[in-house]
Amino acid sequence: MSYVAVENLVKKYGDITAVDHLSFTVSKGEIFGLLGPNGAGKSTTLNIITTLTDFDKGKVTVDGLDIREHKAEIKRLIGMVPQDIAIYDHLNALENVKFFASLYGYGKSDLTRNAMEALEFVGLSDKIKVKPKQMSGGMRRRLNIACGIAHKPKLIVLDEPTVGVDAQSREHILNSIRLLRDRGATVIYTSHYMQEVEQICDSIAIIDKGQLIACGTETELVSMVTDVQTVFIKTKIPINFEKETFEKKIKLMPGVKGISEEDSVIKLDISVEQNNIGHIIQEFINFGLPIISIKSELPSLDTLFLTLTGRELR
Ligand SMILES: Nc1ncnc2c1ncn2[C@@H]1O[C@H](COP(=O)(O)OP(=O)(O)OP(=O)(O)O)[C@@H](O)[C@H]1O
Repeated sequence: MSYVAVENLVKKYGDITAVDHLSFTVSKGEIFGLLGPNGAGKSTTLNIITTLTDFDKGKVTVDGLDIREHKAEIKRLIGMVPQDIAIYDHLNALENVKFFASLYGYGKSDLTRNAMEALEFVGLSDKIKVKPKQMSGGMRRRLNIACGIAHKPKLIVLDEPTVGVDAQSREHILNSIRLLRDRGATVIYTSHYMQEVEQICDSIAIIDKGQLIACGTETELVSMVTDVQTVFIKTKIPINFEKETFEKKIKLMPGVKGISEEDSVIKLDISVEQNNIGHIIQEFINFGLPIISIKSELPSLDTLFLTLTGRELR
């Protein structure tokens, strides 16, 4: 079921078309990644969905509501975590989160409870009295996220939430985003870090110059540039191994395009769409081949971007 629907969206700034007939849908309960280089139109699209920016043409609905007609209701459904950190330096962490949550009309007791929960969620529950100036960049980013989620929004929109953070905060942020999804929220997330998008997004839209280049799950996107992935399975060949029978059996399995063996590493070419790896592994076990390691080589989204646009992503 689609929770957010963007249809033929156009936004111009003078001569610049920041969003150019963009259409995509976000399913309820998924992490949706909006991926594109600098200036692709990601922030503009998010600002439109969150009703912060008006647009020239098209239609956007959130939870079935037209955002132009139901601005106030939609604002309550959404938690926005902006790219530029929006927190007050003179307020401590708890006061900051309470302030932002109060904008959504929480009563005093709910407010403190929800603010504490949000701070705990981002790993800052021991920093409630600390002011942003005494925090690291990563902690400030996490506080920024807490401010956007304390009112328990159904749709959480994060604009490049990991820019300039250390590896530990980055992992914390990514895990938090997954947890928000697992608790039932729908998440839209922008990035120009390919690896992050691959890591956490259920579906991905690649945009460039305000236009949709491709949209789908990672597998769907990858299958646009190739229909074969290579899997290397390291094993230990037993003395009585019936290699010919094994290879014949594997070759007959749906989706298998090729098999070869070298130095106890079995190389399989398998269909991206018809990924049969579970059954293949079962055959390894049936033939007494232990699985020591599995490595899969799939073209990266960097390659995909390059193939589709003729340009490097960054
Ligand atoms: N307020 C504005 N006034 C004029 N031009 C703007 C404004 N906001 C964005 N733009 C232009 O619109 C285009 C899309 O910008 P946008 O910030 O949406 O891209 P982005 O994909 O979010 O980029 P980044 O990754 O750098 O944040 C760019 O050409 C940008 O210069």
